[in-house]
Order: sequence, then C-alpha cells, then structure tokens
Amino acid sequence: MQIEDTDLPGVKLITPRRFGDARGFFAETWNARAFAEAGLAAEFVQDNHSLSEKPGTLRGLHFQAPPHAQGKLVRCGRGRLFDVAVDIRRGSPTYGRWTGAELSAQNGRMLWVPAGFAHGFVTREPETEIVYKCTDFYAPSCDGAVRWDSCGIEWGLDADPILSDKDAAAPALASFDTPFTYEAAS
Ligand SMILES: Cc1cn([C@H]2C[C@H](O)[C@@H](COP(=O)(O)OP(=O)(O)O[C@H]3O[C@@H](C)C(=O)[C@@H](O)[C@H]3O)O2)c(=O)[nH]c1=O
Repeated sequence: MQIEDTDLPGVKLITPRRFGDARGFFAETWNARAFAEAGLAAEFVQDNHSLSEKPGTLRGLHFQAPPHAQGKLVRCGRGRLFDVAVDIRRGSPTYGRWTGAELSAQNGRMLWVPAGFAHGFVTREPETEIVYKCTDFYAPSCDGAVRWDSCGIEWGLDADPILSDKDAAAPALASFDTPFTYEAAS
C-alpha cells in the first residue's frame, strides 16, 4: 500500500497493493493496523455504496456538520470517476482550496477525505459505482452542501452535469457559513 500526500494537506491518495494472478487480483482496501502505521488512523462505522447510471453525474459537494462530521475513505468499485475534496474549515490556510483524483475500478486508488472537507465526485463512465467508508453515522439534520460550481473545481465536464435537486440548490462557497473551524496541529 502506498499513501501519498496531495497538494491539499490532510487529503491523501492511497494505492493499495494488488496481488495479481491468473484469476484476477486480490487487494486489501482497509487494514486498520497498516493504515495507522502509515499515518492514517480512523474508526469507520458506516459503509456507503452508490451507482450513477450516466457519465457526467455529479454528487456533491457534501459534508456533515459537527457533532456528526465524517471522514471518508473513497474508492471506485466499477467504472471511473473524478473525486474531489474542498477544505471548508474556517481559518484554515487552505480554506476553499480543492484537490481531486481520478479513481477507477482499474486503478484501484482511494482518496481519504478528512472531516472538515466537503466531498463530491463526477462520474466519467456509465454505470459507475462508488464505495466509501465513513467515520460517523448518517445524520440528516447535520447534512450540508456547497454548490459544485462555486469552488473553481476543474471537473473535466463538457456539458452540464446531472445533479440532484438538493445539489442544484446548494449555497455557493462565497455565501456559505461553514460549521467547521480549523485547528492547527500543536
Ligand atoms: C448519505 C446517505 C443518504 N441516505 C439516503 C437519503 C436519501 O433518501 C438517499 C440519497 O441521499 P443523497 O441524495 O444525499 O445521496 P448522495 O448525493 O449520493 O450523497 C452522498 O454524496 C457523496 C458526495 C458524499 O460524500 C456522501 O457523504 C453523501 O452525501 O439516501 C441514507 O439513508 N444514508 C446516508 O448515509
């Protein structure tokens, strides 16, 4: 397993080791001990899985506010997607900055999106599935969103994305009152 820093401190790109053989491959996608030793300690309580039928489907940018903030370990189970994290911690030196990575069933890569970051993705193939582990339970009363096109993200779209009504109505980053505060590491 390889864990790399991205250009947005806190967000990490993980490439699990794949053991290929005549049948296909085997990979560990989560191992609490190995990840902790590599600097990524997390306790997950919920796994999510969604299918987006059409390419250009965009979900995000989403977060859950404290006390139910979620860190997410994201990967693509089928197809291909571009996964994005945006720092939304008030006072953070990187507030409003984003990073992204292409995750696919083929490349097996994963993105670690810590609490305090909004998360979203756009699918780049039909029938794309995303699976992700979360560090807190779904709490609809803490659900929040930032509008997908208000953070300068280069989504790689050549047409308007397919959005949920909720995502289309999300507030822009500029008018957004974030529930997160940056805590500098001591
Ligand atoms: C997120 C979530 C949704 N639901 C329900 C609520 C709703 O009826 C239905 C669809 O919910 P949504 O439209 O919010 O699904 P979706 O737009 O896929 O939301 C997800 O987007 C990505 C980008 C994330 O980061 C996730 O945390 C989550 O917010 O599923 C749950 O039961 N549990 C959950 O954990």
